[in-house]
Amino acid sequence: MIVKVCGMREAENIRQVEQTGADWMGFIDYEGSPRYVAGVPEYLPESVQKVGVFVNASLSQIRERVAAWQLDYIQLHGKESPEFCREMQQTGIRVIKAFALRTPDDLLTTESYAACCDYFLFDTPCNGYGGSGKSFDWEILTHYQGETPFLLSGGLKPESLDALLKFSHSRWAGIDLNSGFEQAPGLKDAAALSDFIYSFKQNKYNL
Ligand SMILES: O=C(O)c1ccccc1N[C@@H]1O[C@H](COP(=O)(O)O)[C@@H](O)[C@H]1O
Repeated sequence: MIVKVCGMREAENIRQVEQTGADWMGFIDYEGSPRYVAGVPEYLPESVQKVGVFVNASLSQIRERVAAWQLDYIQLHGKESPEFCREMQQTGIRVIKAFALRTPDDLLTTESYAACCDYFLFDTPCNGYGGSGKSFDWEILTHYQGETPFLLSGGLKPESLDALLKFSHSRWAGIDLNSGFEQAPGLKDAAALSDFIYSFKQNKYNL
């Protein structure tokens, strides 16, 4: 199971969260987000995969950041087309496409992305593009029959542990933790993350 912690900004907090058992760390390159991080922090993690989060960014903006931050993945939360995802993949970067799910029919959109994404991320619909702190009805995911593995996202917090331990799906690959583990926007509670990630991995898969 992959555990991604998203919305990181500050060097010291990045160092702390790197020690929590997280596998991936996300950095938001979207100016509309309270977690937007403009320049490269003084410290970038070495033992986790780095994910850049974008909303309708241009190919050149993404390419620049991938190179400057040595990103391993890009996570796309806007109206990026399958062709755009394919073009990004062809540059050698791995692609995570986010989908907001209100009803099972929203899963139909994923079909045209299957061949050009490495992961999907299923999130809660909101007025913005993500980071709502709200969860969605996971029952919708019983209708997901695609092959592409997915991360479960949207409002996950310490109290979500029991529900996550009960959840199951053959394509479920991981979880994305964000505003539910913050002391302030972009500042994560490393102790809460350590406890949660330990319990999740121990109880769920004994990893
Ligand atoms: O966190 C943000 O501000 C954000 C802004 C724009 C796009 C994505 C964003 N975050 C992603 O949203 C989901 C859910 O976050 P939350 O748990 O509901 O706070 C997560 O994948 C973040 O990567």
